[in-house]
Amino acid sequence: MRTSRGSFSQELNMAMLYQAVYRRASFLWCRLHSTYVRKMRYLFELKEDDGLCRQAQNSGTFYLFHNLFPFLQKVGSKHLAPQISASELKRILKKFKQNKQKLEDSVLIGCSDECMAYFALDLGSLEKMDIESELKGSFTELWKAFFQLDGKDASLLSLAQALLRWHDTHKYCSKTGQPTQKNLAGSKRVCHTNGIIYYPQMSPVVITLVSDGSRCLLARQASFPQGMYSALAGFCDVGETLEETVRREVAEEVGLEVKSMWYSASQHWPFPNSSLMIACHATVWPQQNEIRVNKLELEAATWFSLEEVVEALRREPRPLKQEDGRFSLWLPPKWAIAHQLIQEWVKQQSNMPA
Ligand SMILES: NC(=O)C1=CN([C@@H]2O[C@H](COP(=O)(O)OP(=O)(O)OC[C@H]3O[C@@H](n4cnc5c(N)ncnc54)[C@H](OP(=O)(O)O)[C@@H]3O)[C@@H](O)[C@H]2O)C=CC1
Ligand SMILES: [Mg+2]
Repeated sequence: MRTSRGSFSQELNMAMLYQAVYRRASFLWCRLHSTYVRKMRYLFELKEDDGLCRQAQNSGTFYLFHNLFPFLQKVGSKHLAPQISASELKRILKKFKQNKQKLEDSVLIGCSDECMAYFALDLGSLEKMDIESELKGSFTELWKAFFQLDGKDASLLSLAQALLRWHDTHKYCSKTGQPTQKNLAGSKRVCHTNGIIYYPQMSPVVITLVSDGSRCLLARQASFPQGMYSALAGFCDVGETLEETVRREVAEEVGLEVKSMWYSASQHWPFPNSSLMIACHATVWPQQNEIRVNKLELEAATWFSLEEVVEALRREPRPLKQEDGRFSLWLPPKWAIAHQLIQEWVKQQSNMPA
């Protein structure tokens, strides 16, 4: 009798525990979900309502650029992209005899969980060295900054640079030749002569990691830093599907025919303008795997073994000269989608039966 009452109370305790865990999980899920929804709704409103966006500019934070070079500060061995408050930015603008209206040239690039808006502003009209010494940091080429930043800063700066560049090169209507005007958030430009609305553009690009079953194919363009190799990439032509682009690019660049392919993930990429990188894996027939490099597109392309790739993943992403004068293989930084493709391939190979 005592035993059954004991097990009843144990069951009751377990049920209460499950309920508490379930309630806690639901609460956390709702909080997470509603934070995300609240942020997306807020950003949507800022893009639609110039008045609200103006208010946000006066209480938000700013990432600074100079002729599209992001501003970075070195903290220990790390590089950070500092967020400058609106009040600090106004002080700097005043010091360098700029109108505070300049804030309105900024573009909206996101917001915090508490709905504090993030903007990016290009101070190219000011003397670069003056701002660098005022803020104790330096304007650095984005490509170089990419290897020194963490993923969150890198993706915000990448979006910011792409938007700032687009506005800089779309100041006039391509139909009337009249100036276009940006909305406060910078999500579009309008030609008020004929009402045409221009939206920021991006080009779809496929990036493909080709495998012949046991090795993966990595390539380098002459413009890459010494020793760096990556997956094959190419712009989609008008009228093509992603699958057609993958097949064409692999054939064009390394002379191989794709046997099968599958999608992995996507990422915004700011070079050379603004691209949507669509990452795929592809296989080729093992008996037809002889690479014929298209020298107009690539400097080199080679099959790499699992061991070589695993070793390269352990190295710092930077040029490393060996004793024989050649450079060790190194790969794109962790947050680059090419790196993710390579990691996925390694995992997949490691899970294959020997
Ligand atoms: N994350 C990564 O590891 C890598 C990323 N990439 C990125 O992938 C993208 C494409 O790679 P890439 O190999 O250069 O592409 P492609 O193989 O398509 O070759 C580039 C050439 O294509 C032509 N082209 C066609 N459409 C466009 C367009 N919309 N914009 C610019 N050029 C175009 C240009 O030729 P022409 O000038 O003769 O007209 C250009 O020189 C780049 O943005 C590059 O930065 C590339 C490699 C690795
Ligand atoms: Mg290419």
